[in-house]
Amino acid sequence: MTATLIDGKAFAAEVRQKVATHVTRLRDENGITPGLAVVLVGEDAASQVYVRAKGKMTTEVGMNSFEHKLEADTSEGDLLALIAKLNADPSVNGILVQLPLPAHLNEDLVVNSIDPAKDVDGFHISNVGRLGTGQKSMVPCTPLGCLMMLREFHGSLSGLNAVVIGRSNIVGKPMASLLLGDSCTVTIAHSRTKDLPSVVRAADIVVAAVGRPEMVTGDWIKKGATVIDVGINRIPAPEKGEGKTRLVGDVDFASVKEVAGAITPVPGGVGPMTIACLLANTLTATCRANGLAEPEGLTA
Ligand SMILES: Nc1nc2c(c(=O)[nH]1)N[C@@H](CN(C=O)c1ccc(C(=O)N[C@@H](CCC(=O)O)C(=O)O)cc1)CN2
Repeated sequence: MTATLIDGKAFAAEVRQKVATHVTRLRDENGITPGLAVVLVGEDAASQVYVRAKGKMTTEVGMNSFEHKLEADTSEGDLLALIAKLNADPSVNGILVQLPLPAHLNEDLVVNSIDPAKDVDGFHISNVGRLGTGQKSMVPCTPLGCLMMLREFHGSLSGLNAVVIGRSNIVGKPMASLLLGDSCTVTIAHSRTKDLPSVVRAADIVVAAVGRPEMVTGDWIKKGATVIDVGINRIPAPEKGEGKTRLVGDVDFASVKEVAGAITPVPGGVGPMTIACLLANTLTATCRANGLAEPEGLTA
């Protein structure tokens, strides 16, 4: 059996198109243009790429993009002062601080200084608590993208066995809350889980977010299961030439696709959905701030 490919790149393009349609309507009917502020501290190469892509896609859907690039040695006080300014700015509906931050900055303190209503990453402790208790919240972009793809592929997720591998605050834990919210039976597995392959073998849905290149192999997967690969790992690729690299997920695509019913690729799976969902969240935050109906199908 060869699994159906869940094309995250194509799905993300559809989400961005839906967002763009709503943004046009907001402008024409309500005179509102959503604004997203992205803050980058330092010069991490991957972060620079992601922030550039976020700015480009924000303007492509018709929103205002505000980019703030700060020196790597920016003090916590200066960063918090910028966030306070963005919190108070009515033209800014969404605020995102690109992670990881340089080591001298306290990530929790910084994230929790963002107005929860503008926290389009869904990382503020208030949004984390709201999601965990089933209340309306801002939902972290990567797990929201995974949920959208799963809903699209399966329809109802009710009663399915889901195993999330990884317990990070950014992906694993919110992913588990979202799957529980859709009435899955959820297991969070991690590096200390005993006999991980047999835990994963019981799953109808596997979300791999562990950060270990190609760890999940075909013999771990139940026949016909849906496999969502959140991993983005750059590994050496000597076959492409000296010093070259390639991107792989946490899933060994070649062996898993022979057993799974459906699978997301890396690249072109979950990654593009992360930015599409950031735009969806910015739209949602704008609608909520203005007392307007939320866009359907773009939130959890
Ligand atoms: N504040 C945040 N910081 C970070 C987040 C986040 O959601 N909020 N997530 C990641 C990085 N990230 C977005 O910020 C991100 C990662 C990957 C992709 C993506 O499209 N990847 C491509 C491959 C790209 C490549 O060639 O390197 C893919 O998977 O197809 C988009 C966004 C950490 N920080």
